[in-house]
Amino acid sequence: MVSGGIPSSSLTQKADLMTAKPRIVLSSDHADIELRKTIASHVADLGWDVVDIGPMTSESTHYPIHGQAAAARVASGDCQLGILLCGTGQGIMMAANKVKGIRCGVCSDTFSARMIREHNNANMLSMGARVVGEGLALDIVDAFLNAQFEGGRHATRVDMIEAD
Ligand SMILES: O=C(CO)[C@H](O)[C@H](O)[C@H](O)COP(=O)(O)O
Repeated sequence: MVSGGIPSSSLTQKADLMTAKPRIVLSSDHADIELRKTIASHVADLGWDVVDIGPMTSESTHYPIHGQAAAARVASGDCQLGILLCGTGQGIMMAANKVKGIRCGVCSDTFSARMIREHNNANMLSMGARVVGEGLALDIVDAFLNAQFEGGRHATRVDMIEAD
């Protein structure tokens, strides 16, 4: 069917885009899959479409696999943001930052979580599951998600990071 010269299928696609939730990818290593599930539930309650790519068991695994898989989802544009966990948050952050277009910071305080978005336009947050407790982790997630990139002088600097 055509409405005003626009096929109805196009109108449906446009409506889908307008109502689509922002999408966020979550991953971790074995350090704490329960904290990841708690964060997933919290972020879903905030209105995000959560893509939890696991792992789903606590069997020992290798954080580069999971960090880079999640980073690929963000770099491709499939997900707008990502949240990672490993024991310290450091190794999985390093792996994610190997993917072009990813700016991932490790945070164990809410100020840094806000600033990595406002100043560094971070598109991924990493946390140490063996560093932060559940309450602080959720506050850090909130600070990260509620902040917005300020642009201006910070865009010049982020562009310098992104330059080949
Ligand atoms: O913190 C990590 C990497 O930065 C990992 O999550 C691991 O916890 C850490 O390397 C320790 O490894 P383990 O096999 O859990 O002892």
